[in-house]
Amino acid sequence: MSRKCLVKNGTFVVLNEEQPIVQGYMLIEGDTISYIGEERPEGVEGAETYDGKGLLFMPGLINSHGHTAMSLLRGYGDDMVLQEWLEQKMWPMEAKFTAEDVYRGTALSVLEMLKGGTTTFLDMYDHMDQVGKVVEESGIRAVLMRGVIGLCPPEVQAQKLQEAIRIARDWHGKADGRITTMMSPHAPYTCPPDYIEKFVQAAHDLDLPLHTHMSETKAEVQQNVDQYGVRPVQHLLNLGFFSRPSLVAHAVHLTDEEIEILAAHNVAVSHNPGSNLKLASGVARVPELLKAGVTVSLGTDGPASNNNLDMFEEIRLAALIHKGVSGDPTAVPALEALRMGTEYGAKSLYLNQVGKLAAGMKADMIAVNTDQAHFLPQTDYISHIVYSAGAKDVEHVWVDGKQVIRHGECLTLDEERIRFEAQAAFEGLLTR
Ligand SMILES: CSC[C@H]1O[C@@H](n2cnc3c(O)ncnc32)[C@H](O)[C@@H]1O
Ligand SMILES: [Zn+2]
Repeated sequence: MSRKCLVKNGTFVVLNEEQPIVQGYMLIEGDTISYIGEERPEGVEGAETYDGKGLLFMPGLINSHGHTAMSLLRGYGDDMVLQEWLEQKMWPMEAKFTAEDVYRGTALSVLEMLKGGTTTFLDMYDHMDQVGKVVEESGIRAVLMRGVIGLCPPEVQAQKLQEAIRIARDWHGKADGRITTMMSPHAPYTCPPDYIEKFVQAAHDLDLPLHTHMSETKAEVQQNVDQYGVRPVQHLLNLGFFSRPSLVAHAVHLTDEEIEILAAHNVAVSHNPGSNLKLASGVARVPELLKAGVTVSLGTDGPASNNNLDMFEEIRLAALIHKGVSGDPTAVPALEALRMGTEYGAKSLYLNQVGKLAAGMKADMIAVNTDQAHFLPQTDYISHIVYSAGAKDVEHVWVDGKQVIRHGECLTLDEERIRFEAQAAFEGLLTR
């Protein structure tokens, strides 16, 4: 029989349009929420009871795009545009990364994410076996993929593709089902068309979604036009990319027609406002994407272009910058921004049992401490979460019904060791 846990006196963010917040009770049976409502549920004799007074229970936050081990490069290469940052700073350092570096950088990021209320993250990177190991050990949920840059000889391309296929096969369903996988060519400007087609074929064969960077900068769009005669959206459409369930990161520079193409093919977009601002890439047309019916979720991108993994910050940026750019204060309202960081995150990662607190959903949940000055007055908690809260407000975190953060402390990872080993890894990179 599965363990029952009853939360009483709780305030629950359920994200329904008519009633986004419910006060009362929540019952968790094993890894699943079985009840949320104002009335005490039946059949809870013998359940472990938890007093939720002073806590706001929300769905765990979902980070739909990133490169987790890049925490080792945080602060290494600030204030540059994307292409120079990649070519002069990131790629030379990443070429020196060992599997152990990726393990250490990922552990540092997962620790930061869990403590800040992120319960699911997407990772596109190399040495994915190490990332899988951290996911298993930490208890977090993840969507993993070997990101592939195809600017290399054909035999190396073939080997990288095989590696991406192996990772996708080996890790799908691992960590008690908390890991799923995708196939991921890095970008149209780093992967030749015939190579992208091979990823599309592999995704068909494995029945997996595809993920890539797309239309992040103006320069990238122009390069695509110069090289292939079409903009990136049409290019990926021509290569069959959108014939698979797909998620594209950034999508900053889009025309009206391109937005229509993404909507018509159910392509989800991971909006990364912090990274786009820092790299001066521009501001994505999120209100237009949402209006066209595109699923828009939120990502931090790597911690070297953000420079933290605080999803509350991305939610706030998403709610603020589109108002500023459009001059319309109703652009991306608070509830919509919160949905982008939760419900739409799950949808864009093709996960159907997380992203919402509701009966039948997995208990991936966070509790925010509202007994603090910046949560008063007790009026509109959706507004306070979006416009006032931050990672430091997260008190408890559960993934799959298991508590992983208690009173801000990680129960599954050794924080001191992780911090020490990450610093040592960075120093090692500088001397290699
Ligand atoms: C092949 S693994 C992933 C690859 O992506 C690089 N990267 C990090 N941030 C961005 C970004 O904003 N746009 C494009 N590529 C990015 C990272 O350095 C890795 O090499
Ligand atoms: Zn990225």
